[in-house]
Amino acid sequence: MQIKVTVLGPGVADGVDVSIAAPGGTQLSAVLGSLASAVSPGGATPGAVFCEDRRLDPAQTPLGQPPLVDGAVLSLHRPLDGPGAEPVPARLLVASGPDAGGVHLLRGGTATIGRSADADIPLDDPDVSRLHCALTLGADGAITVADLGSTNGTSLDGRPVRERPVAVPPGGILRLGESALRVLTDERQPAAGGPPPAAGAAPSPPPAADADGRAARRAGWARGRRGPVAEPAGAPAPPAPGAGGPVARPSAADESRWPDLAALLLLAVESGPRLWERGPDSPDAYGIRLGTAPSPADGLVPVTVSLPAVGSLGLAGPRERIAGLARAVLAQLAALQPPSALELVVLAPGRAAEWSWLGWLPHTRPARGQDCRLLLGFDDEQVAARLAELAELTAAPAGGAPRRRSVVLVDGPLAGAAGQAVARLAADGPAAGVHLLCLAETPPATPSSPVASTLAAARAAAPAFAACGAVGLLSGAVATAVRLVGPDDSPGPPASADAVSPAWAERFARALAPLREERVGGGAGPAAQPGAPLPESCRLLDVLELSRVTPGALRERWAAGTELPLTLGAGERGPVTLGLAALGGPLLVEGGSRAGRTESLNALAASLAATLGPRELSLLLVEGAGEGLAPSAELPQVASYLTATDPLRIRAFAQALRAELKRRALLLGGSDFVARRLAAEAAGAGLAEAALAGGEAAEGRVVAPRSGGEPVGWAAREAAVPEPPMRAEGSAPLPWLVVLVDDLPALLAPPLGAPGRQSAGSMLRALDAVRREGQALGVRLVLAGARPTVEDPLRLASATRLSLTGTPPGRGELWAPDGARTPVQVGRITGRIPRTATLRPTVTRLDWARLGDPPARRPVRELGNGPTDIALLASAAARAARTREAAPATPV
Ligand SMILES: Nc1ncnc2c1ncn2[C@@H]1O[C@H](COP(=O)(O)OP(=O)(O)OP(=O)(O)O)[C@@H](O)[C@H]1O
Repeated sequence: MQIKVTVLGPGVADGVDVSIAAPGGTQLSAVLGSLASAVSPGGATPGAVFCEDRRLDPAQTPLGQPPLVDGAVLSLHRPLDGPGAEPVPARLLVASGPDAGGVHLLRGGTATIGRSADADIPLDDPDVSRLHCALTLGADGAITVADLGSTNGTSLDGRPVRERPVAVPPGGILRLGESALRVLTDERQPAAGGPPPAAGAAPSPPPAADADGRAARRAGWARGRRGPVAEPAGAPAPPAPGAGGPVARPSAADESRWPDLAALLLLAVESGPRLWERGPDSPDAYGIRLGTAPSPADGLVPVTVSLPAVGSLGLAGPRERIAGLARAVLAQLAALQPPSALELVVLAPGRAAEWSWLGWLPHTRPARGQDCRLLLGFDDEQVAARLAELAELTAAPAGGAPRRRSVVLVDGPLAGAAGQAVARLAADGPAAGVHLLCLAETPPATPSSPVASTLAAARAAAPAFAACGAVGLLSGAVATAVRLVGPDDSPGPPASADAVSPAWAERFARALAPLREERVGGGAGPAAQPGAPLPESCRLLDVLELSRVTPGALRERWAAGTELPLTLGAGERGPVTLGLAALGGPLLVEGGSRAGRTESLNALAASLAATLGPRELSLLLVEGAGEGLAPSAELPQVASYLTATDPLRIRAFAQALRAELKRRALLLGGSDFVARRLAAEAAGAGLAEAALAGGEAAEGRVVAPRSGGEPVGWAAREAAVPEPPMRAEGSAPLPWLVVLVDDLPALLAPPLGAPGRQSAGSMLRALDAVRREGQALGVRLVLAGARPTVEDPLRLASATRLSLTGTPPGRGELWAPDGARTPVQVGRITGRIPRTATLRPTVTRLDWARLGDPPARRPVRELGNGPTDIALLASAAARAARTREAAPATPV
């Protein structure tokens, strides 16, 4: 479990971003001291901890679960401003303009709006007066607006507003300066535990204005589950952007298709239904709204551009303003496209402070195995690494339209090889789904700097600009308007540019940070399941969430275990499991020498033993060569452990296995093991009882001792070999039975002179009988070896298989018979792992500038002494089995 959170302490205005790594289920109390010293070295463990305005009980708040998830803000000294629990009758959304995106709660009374920090609702718009207008929410719920003598005036739905208050209808649009504000009356109560966000509440005191633009951290915000309400309903769907050329001209109907930034913030905070709505096939996928144009009806008419149509997009203008516009563009992309359809890459050397907020977004996590913690390039090496990763996409473009596109922010002078690589990307990228968002610092386009010369300045400042199919050019004296320039260099009419503040962007990105994509329904391929890169190695007990394996923990699991799921190890999106009960045939573990086949079998045995106790599960371990499974033989579920050293013992085993199949068939009397088990469970009886009711007599017949006579010669020696047990000690009459065979080829085709040669045939027949009959009898087969090429007596060519590559050991893919593949790093179970390395939760201060580096690879150092993990598990399981026997029987 690993999360990134921010911690605030006394005198730490901005807070400290930290990464916390800990075994699953660890409580906040385990890291509280480390969090306190991360905020102020030597600081005492705090007495109280808050997440937003909520006080946490550190002993009862698990890390990695709400509210302690990615992006959370913790305060170690006082509660943060929260939106409160009272109903909010109305909200004011800043729908468009240079300080767009704000969501302000109106609770009653009068709130002033203006450029001044003293305004109740501050608006960073140069064309807005210091105190521009005032909104009043009356006790009866009516809202009025009055101008406060502003320089540029206020209008409501196109009509000028003067000093005399006028009524604001629901959905009414206020215009002041370049900004458009929408009032939403909202009678609904805030959702339990998740009231709407407060960017600033009026007239209750807004959060302190923040000179460095990080108010979001202090303001805090909540996560609820209400849908956004900012779009007018019933607008007909207009044609896709670019349908009439790459750069769409505004049309009034577009408004509902292009949610404004305030609506997007609500979407992110409340995980609204439109979040990540645009898959790769959506007509509006990768479309961007740059601003809004005036319309005759004074609605907000979006000016949009489609990245697939234009290839790459350039933004040119004064630094502050293009940064705000670029933030708005990136936020829109991240809100509407899921991470499975979009990766965001940052190439901005020296600008970590400005763009690190993007690191909270799930879209900047490497999902293609890139060697970094986040897809950020803040120095030359990181930029080179990101460019090399992107070049892989253009070198081998997938056929057809890309299912996942990359949007690459290019901000800053990229010289030399990096500059050339960016130029190549600008040219070749779009066809492979790589689109640049290029920023160039220029003066705004004004009469003194006409469009043509501003464009020329941009192309000189950022060479990749020339390859951009569209350019958003900021214009006007204060650069708050945008003109969309198409490939023919002809500019569209000026529109109000949408821009958001750094604080807004950070708040937005944090809201998305804990979200993970559900599998997108239907035909979404594996690309719909991006995730973290696989670890170099992992500890099975950690993956099983059994870091502290105790008899009590095992008894609890055994009592709950009804299926036969097998946890193999870590995947890109959490543990990889396999339902052995549903498995139609054998599971083949294949791979080259030293790939980790034996370890995988041990891991499977351990995983089974952690799920079902010896009463419900018996394991048979068979070695074709060597003794690699010996560590698992200590598990109390193991009924027999066979090494291929004595042909007589091998034959006896094969016979016993076939006899066991017969015994099971008789006991089950033709019914299916799983069905019988389910029926027994439903009837409240254990399978032991249910099975015996129908098969007691059969039981007696089948397991009767072999009849005597006086054996001679070979037969005498054979009779002297005791029949190996097929059920673990303390087993029910019909437990699950799993046969795990290592080095299968050595067992079935032993080399000349090998002891198993005489008995290979009987073993093959026994295993084949399990393959054919075991499914209905509750017997499963797991075999390790190479995938057969010519002879395939056990029909393994079509088996479910765990295919190990061996680099690193234990790395592989799980192949379902239908061809679906799941990458996995098989958990290590026979190692001696220092408890400190895996068990002690760690808190590390985040340095955003370094998250684009390859992750530090600390080799997992194993202790030279001390018990192995499998030994720990076996001893806990043996104790659990003993203490469980003493307890009343649980239904099997
Ligand atoms: N899942 C894993 N995680 C970490 N290390 C592993 C893992 N699996 C195997 N290893 C390492 O690789 C070595 C070889 O593994 P193992 O003996 O399981 O391979 P194998 O495929 O059975 O090899 P062979 O049959 O050729 O002897 C182990 O000693 C161990 O150090």
